[in-house]
Amino acid sequence: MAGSSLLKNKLEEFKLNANDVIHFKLVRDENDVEDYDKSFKPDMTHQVFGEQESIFGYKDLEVKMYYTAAKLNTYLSMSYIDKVTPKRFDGLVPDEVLPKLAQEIPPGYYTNLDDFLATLPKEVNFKPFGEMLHSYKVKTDGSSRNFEVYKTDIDVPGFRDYHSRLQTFLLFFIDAASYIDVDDDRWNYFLVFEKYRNNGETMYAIAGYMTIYNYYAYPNKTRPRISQVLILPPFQRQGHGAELLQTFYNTCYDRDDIMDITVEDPSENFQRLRDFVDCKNVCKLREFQPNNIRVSFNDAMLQAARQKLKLSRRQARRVYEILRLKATDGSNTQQYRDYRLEVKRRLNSPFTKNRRDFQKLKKALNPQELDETMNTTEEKRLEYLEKSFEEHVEVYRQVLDRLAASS
Ligand SMILES: CC(=O)SCCNC(=O)CCNC(=O)[C@H](O)C(C)(C)COP(=O)(O)OP(=O)(O)OC[C@H]1O[C@@H](n2cnc3c(N)ncnc32)[C@H](O)[C@@H]1OP(=O)(O)O
Repeated sequence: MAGSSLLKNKLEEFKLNANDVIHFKLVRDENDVEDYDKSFKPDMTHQVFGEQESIFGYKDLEVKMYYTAAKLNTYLSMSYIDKVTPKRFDGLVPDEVLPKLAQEIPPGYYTNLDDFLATLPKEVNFKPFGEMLHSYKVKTDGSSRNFEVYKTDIDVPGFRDYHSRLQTFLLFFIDAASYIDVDDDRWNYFLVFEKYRNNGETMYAIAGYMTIYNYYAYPNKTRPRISQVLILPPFQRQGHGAELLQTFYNTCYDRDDIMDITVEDPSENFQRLRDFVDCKNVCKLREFQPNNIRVSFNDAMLQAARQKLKLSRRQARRVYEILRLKATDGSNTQQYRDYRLEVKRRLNSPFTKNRRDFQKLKKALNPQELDETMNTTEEKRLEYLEKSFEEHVEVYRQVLDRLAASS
């Protein structure tokens, strides 16, 4: 007994969280390899190491996944100070690590650091793919840095291979992300690069990207859907997401064939970003001016948001709720009550179908049973509406804070 719990304790030392042991780097020069501050960790690893996101069998494991900053040449290796062996640990074997990662990255990666570093001098030859649509500056730590957004298709020479290396990041930063079928020509790609000078040369380093799928909409329209958006961790929270999204929007405004723009499974962070960008654009429309917005959401608002900015009905309505909150005087009881009612009316709409279902229940249940069912559900419904309203307002206020800070 004592022996087995001793073994159990010992085994615990060899159980690691995969999210803690993987170190990514975007390497610009040799010094970056030794610079711990340059590394960043995955947000998730469940697609590679399973639901528990754990790796068993090693002590002080460090997995290195380094990419050159321009071409994304890849280096994969691992080190540890001890590992379980069947002889010492009752027949147990350590988990596979590198083979699991290698399955996800395209062939041609390096396992020898010197070979990987030897590719760095060629980074200077790298030029972004496709057409440059937008350039902007960002100030970080007092210095001004230059960024450019490019739009490309898979057929641009070299991009297919480049994309196969770039998309490897998705598994570690977007929940349930999967690799896309690049042979489908309905995909567009928007990439953000930092443009910088090194030893007198112009260099580029990848900062993030976005994929768009152009759905067909009957009879002759297109409905672009934003599918995957990733700003790499060293570049997050600097405004690149907003620049990238706006650059894509700008390509859509003049296109009569575009019905509206949708987003596939937006994460909370992305939805907030989208709300911010959409509010910034929508608040320039006459229909959404503070004096016009303190009424119910109406068709004129929807049409303006849809025709001029290609917003979907759902997103136009959401942006209206955010901007109406802005225009509502919170200390005016009547104004805030009207606002609350307007939002709750929208939140209540899924229940209207349920109410019809209760008409059917009426026939099936005796009066007492019906009463109990109706009351519980009604109470729950009101509780849900209040909670949901408060949650929405909390997020809306975050968007309004960013809007205020940006103006
Ligand atoms: C459809 C989908 O793909 S959903 C999945 C989206 N992707 C992911 O979740 C992957 C991991 N995350 C990411 O890739 C990115 O974080 C994204 C895409 C969600 C956002 O991109 P970012 O470039 O970080 O966006 P951006 O910088 O414009 O805004 C993000 C936040 O930084 C803040 N911010 C922007 N600039 C600055 C600045 N200079 N200083 C301080 N904060 C700033 C914004 O206010 C915003 O704050 P909030 O999140 O509290 O509202």
